[in-house]
Amino acid sequence: MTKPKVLISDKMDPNAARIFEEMGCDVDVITGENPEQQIARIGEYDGLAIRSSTKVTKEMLAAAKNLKVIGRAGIGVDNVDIPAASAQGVVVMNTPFGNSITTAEHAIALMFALARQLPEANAQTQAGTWPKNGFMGVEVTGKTLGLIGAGNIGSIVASRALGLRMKVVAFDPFLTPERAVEMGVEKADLETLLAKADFITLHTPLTDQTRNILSAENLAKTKKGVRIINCARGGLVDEAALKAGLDSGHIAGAALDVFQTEPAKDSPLFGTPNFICTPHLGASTTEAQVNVALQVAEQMADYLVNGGVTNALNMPSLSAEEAPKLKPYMKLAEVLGSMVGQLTVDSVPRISIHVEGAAAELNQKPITAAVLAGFLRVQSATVNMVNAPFLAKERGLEVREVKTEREGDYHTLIRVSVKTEAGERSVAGTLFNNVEPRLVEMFGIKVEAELDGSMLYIVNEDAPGFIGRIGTLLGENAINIGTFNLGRRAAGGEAVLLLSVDGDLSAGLLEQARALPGVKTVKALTF
Ligand SMILES: NC(=O)C1=CN([C@@H]2O[C@H](COP(=O)(O)OP(=O)(O)OC[C@H]3O[C@@H](n4cnc5c(N)ncnc54)[C@H](O)[C@@H]3O)[C@@H](O)[C@H]2O)C=CC1
Ligand SMILES: O=C(O)C(=O)COP(=O)(O)O
Repeated sequence: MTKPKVLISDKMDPNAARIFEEMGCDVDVITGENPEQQIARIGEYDGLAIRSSTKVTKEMLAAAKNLKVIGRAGIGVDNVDIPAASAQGVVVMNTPFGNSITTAEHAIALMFALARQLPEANAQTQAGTWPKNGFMGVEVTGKTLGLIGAGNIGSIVASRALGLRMKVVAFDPFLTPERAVEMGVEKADLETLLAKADFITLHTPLTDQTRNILSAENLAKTKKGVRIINCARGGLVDEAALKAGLDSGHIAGAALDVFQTEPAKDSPLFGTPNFICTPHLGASTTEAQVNVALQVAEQMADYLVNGGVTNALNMPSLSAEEAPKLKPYMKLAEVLGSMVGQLTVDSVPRISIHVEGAAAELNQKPITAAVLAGFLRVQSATVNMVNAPFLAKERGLEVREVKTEREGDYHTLIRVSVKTEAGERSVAGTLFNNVEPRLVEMFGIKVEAELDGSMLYIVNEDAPGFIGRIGTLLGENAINIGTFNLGRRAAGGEAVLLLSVDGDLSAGLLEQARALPGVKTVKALTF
C-alpha cells in the first residue's frame, strides 16, 4: 500500500513530522509559501497540517484533489472554509485543548501588563529616563473581570482570576447556571457585564453572533476606566471604536493579541497611549506547541492509516478500536443505502435507519453517514461519509435514527426505509460471520443476496417458466450469471429476482427483459 502523504504548511513543533513518519505517513514540511504556491502543490497530498497562517480557501480545496483530512494544530478554524471542505468530503480536525492553558495565561499576562503598564514602563526605563512617577497602576484584587465566552479557555481564565481574588462575571448564552456555580462565577447578560466589569476579556470563537460583540455601542456601555483584553479573534472588537475610547480616556487600556487583519503590520491603534499588543502569541509556548503538534499528527495519521476520527468538526468521532468493528457495518449500510437510492424514482422527504441487535451497540452516526452516502451517490458521484449528512440537510431530507437492542430474526440488522409517494419502502441486511454484508429483505420480501458488482433486479408475477425465460435471455446476450436470488410474497404473488452478472447490462437487454410476460419492473444496479 502506498503511504499517505502529508504536508505541514505552517511552522509546527518537529514532533509533528516525527509522529507522522512513525505512524506510516510520508511528510513534507514546507512553510512560508504564498497561496498560489500552496495551491500549486496541494494536489499531491492526502493530509494538510496547519496553524493559523495557511488559508484553506475554496480555491485551495478545488486544487486539493487527493485531500482527505485537514488538521489544525490549535483551536480556531476560521482560516478553513469548513462548508467547502465538507462538500468535498474532507475531514477537518482541530486540537481543542492543547493550547488552552497557555492562551488563558497569556490573557492573564496581558491583564497584568495593562494594570501596571509594563511594556511602556520597561521601554522608558531602558531608555534611561527612570520614570518612577509616571506609572501609577491599579490592583486586580477585588476588581471585577467580565468574561465574554466561558468555554475551555474562558473557564481557565476564570479560575486564575478567582485565585487572584477577583470577582468574575460571565456572559455566555450556553453557560448553564449549574456550571456557573461550579466555576464560581456570576452568570450575567452582556449589558450587566459591560456595566460591572473593570476588566473585560474575550474568549469566544468568531461567528456571526460574536462578530463585533464589543461594538462602538457596547463599548459606550462599559464602565469608565475599563481595560479590555482580546486573546480570542480579531473582529470581536471594533478596532476604530477601541481607538476612540482610548483617545477619549473612557477606556483606560486595551491589549490585543489578535487583529481583524493579520498579520497586522499597520494599525491606527499602534502608538496609542495605554494600548499594548502581541502578534497572535496566545498559543506560543513550548508546552502548548508540543501538545498540539503531537495531537494533530496522531489524529491525522490515525485517520489516514486506520480510519479513526477524533475531534473532527464535520464528522462523528470514531475511535481506532471502533473503526475495524464498524467497517463491515458501514459497508452493509452503504450498500443498503445505495440499493434504496438506485431503486427510488420519486423524491424522498424522509429516510429512516433502524439498527437492531449487535448493530445497536455501535456508534450509530457513522452507520447513518454511510447509508446516506450510498443513498445520495446516485445523485452525486462525489458524495462520501463526510459530505453526505450535509448534502442530505441541504436537500431537505429528514433523517431518522432508531435503535432496538433486542435481536430479531438475525443477531444484527440494519433496515433502511424511505418515505416515497408510493408509501414506505424498506430493505434490510445483516452480516454473515460478522463481516459479510447480506441483503435479507427487500420491500417486505425475504431474500438472501450479496450486493456486489453488476446486478439485475426484476419484479414479476410469480409464474412457472419465468426463471427459464430470463436465463435464456441472458444466455442469448452472452451474460454470465454469478449468483441467483429469488424471493416472493406468496405463491403466485409478486416475486423479486436479483441476479449478479458478469459484464454490463445493455439498455437493449433491459428492454427485452421488460417485454417478458408478467414483468413489472426491471433495473440494472451497481454496487
Ligand atoms: N490567541 C491565540 O493564539 C488563541 C486563540 N484562541 C481562540 O480562543 C477562542 C476560545 O477558545 P476556546 O475557549 O477553546 O473555545 P470554546 O469553544 O471552548 O469556548 C468558546 C465559548 O464561547 C461561547 N460563545 C459562543 N457564542 C457566544 C456568544 N455569542 N456570546 C458569548 N459567548 C459565546 C461558547 O458557548 C463557548 O463556551 C477561540 O476563538 C479560539 O480560536 C484559541 C487558542 C489560541
Ligand atoms: O489555536 C488557536 O485558535 C490560535 O489562535 C493559535 O494560533 P496559532 O497556531 O498560534 O497560529
